[in-house]
Amino acid sequence: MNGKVNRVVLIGTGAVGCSYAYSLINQGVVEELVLIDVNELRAEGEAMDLNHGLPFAPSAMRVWSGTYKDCQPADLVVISAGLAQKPGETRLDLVAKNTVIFKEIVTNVMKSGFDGIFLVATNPVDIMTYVTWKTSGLPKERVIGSGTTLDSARLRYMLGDYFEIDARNIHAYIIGEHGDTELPVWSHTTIGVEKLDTIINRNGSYNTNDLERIFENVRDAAYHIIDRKGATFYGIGMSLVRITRAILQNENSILPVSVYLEGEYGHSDVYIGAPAILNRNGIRQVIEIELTEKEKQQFDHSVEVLRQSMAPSLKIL
Ligand SMILES: NC(=O)C1=CN([C@@H]2O[C@H](COP(=O)(O)OP(=O)(O)OC[C@H]3O[C@@H](n4cnc5c(N)ncnc54)[C@H](O)[C@@H]3O)[C@@H](O)[C@H]2O)C=CC1
Ligand SMILES: CC(=O)C(=O)O
Repeated sequence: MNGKVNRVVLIGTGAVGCSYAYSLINQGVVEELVLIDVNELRAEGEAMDLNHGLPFAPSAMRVWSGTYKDCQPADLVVISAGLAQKPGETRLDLVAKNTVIFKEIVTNVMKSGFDGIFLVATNPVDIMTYVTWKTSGLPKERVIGSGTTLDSARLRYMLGDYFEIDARNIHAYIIGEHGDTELPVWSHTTIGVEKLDTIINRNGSYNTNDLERIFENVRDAAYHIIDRKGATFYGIGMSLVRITRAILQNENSILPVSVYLEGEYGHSDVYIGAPAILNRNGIRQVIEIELTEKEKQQFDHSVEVLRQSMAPSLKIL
């Protein structure tokens, strides 16, 4: 340790923000957590409630409800503010309203003199990350979206259940839009040390139809959960903590986050989910996986849908 205190500012203390804050406290990842919300009383109440759990946390921490001035020395600003999907809505339906909210939030953060890393969760996350990058003027390496980290966790969980193997031994990635056009990279999926294909070909009780059904459940998981309980928040809360740890603890971990492409996968000027190496400087490198022809077509389609959906944001920016 270099003695520096890590500060995270969380903007948006709704269901996602508070699930993140709660996981962060329980995993002892940072020393300071500042909560900001347009509903100041809510942020204040959440800080009070979280503080009362600190005697049971794994390490010491300060939590308070603050203002944009608190962003100046922050290492990481996490944004989960804005509108969420209602039943029947897609993530892309939120684009115009959340762009307006983001312009205001990111401008306020930058006015403080902030010079750290942004991590965005608000949907549509790939487009909101682009809006954050454009509005902040920070290098692309320091503006990151949660991307398909949650979707990949869902895939690992469901494959673990299917193969009866610990999800932590499942190495599987969803890439593309965090949304309806995302895709599984089956060609690079491994269960422990074996390729997925090898296991399917050897054992007649597994088959590719089941894999397709598993992927559909991953892709549609948000709809399934929103239909039942109105929102999703625990999975994304823990995903955001995983990304926070990779960054602040300088892990050089590989996670499928939303990254700015500059030629990788044959595309430019778009944020989209792809595996990247994350460390204290943000994105160290976007990893360009060799995709099959089908996967490449699906990825290109995902980029195209994101580009079309960005139009309302580009008008506002
Ligand atoms: N990236 C991912 O994988 C996931 C993303 N999400 C997204 O996260 C976002 C938040 O979802 P929830 O927490 O469920 O919503 P929520 O409605 O519970 O919380 C949103 C919070 O943002 C605050 N807010 C609104 N405008 C603001 C502003 N200008 N400044 C500061 N705070 C402001 C609200 O007061 C509220 O507390 C949604 O866009 C949702 O779709 C949700 C789950 C997964
Ligand atoms: C809401 C959302 O984006 C998710 O749960 O994947």
